[in-house]
Amino acid sequence: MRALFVDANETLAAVTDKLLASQKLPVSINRNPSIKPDDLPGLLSDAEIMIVDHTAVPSAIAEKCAKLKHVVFLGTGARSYMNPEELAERGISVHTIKGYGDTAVAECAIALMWASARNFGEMDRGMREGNWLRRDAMQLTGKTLGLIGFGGIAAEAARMAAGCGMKVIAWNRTPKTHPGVEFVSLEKLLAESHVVSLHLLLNDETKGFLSRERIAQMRPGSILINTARGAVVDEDAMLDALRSGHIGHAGLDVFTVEPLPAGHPVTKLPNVTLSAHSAFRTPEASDNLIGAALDHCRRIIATGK
Ligand SMILES: O=C(O)CC[C@@H](O)C(=O)O
Repeated sequence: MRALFVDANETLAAVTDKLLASQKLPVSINRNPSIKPDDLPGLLSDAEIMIVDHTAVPSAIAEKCAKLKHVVFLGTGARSYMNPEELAERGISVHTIKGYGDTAVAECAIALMWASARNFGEMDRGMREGNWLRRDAMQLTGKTLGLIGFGGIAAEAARMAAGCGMKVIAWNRTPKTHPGVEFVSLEKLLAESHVVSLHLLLNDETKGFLSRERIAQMRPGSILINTARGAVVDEDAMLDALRSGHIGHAGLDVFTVEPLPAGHPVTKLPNVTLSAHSAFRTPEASDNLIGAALDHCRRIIATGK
């Protein structure tokens, strides 16, 4: 059985090299960073396992790559890149990796929250153009952070925000408890939070979850943070709310279409802080991610599952 890592960004390829040096696994790395879905059949002609970063994996690949049985997605949210159910119908299992970057993603959410509260992006851009833009800030100590979806990332964000003197409330689809976090209804969370941070996996139920109606229920002038998936928000409604000031500022790491197209309306707004889907990109998270991916390969090779 052979595994091919088909979409190797330099950092992840280097971590894979390092880990493979200490263990015997039939994993090879294709170092072409700009693979298109059409290139996959040629690359995967004799591989049974594909390890893939963010290349789109079409369901029709099953017909063209006869040996392929497993896709190991280097991340938690594979759905932006492939349809696991359709691949399963064609005999290909999709394996995702959970929990590898909870701290890294939570740190990004908290960093975007502070950058948003302080308008750092706008002042930075202004000063580079020679403008001395002084901006008022939202003081966060004593304010309320509302976490929508409460898994490992939200738990880490809660720990960090509590350490910064914030009150932390949360809503989760299924009931939960967590020390120092008050679980509330979605309506209460939207109405009371000075900062709303999204921590939902993208699926049929969560697509467009932060709808126009729910955005209207948010506290006027509040901050929205999204390090989850762009499509969990109604992007047009978010842009309208940012233009009117109903959402005071948004800190966004993820977008409905990635890479974010040049000239996208969100890039024209002063009250957004943008980062390029990089929340998970720390050495610690990369080590965890590749370590877990290789564990998946080892298990598949040993058990076929
Ligand atoms: O590589 C990606 O784009 C996804 C990584 C991250 O968002 C995840 O789902 O774990």
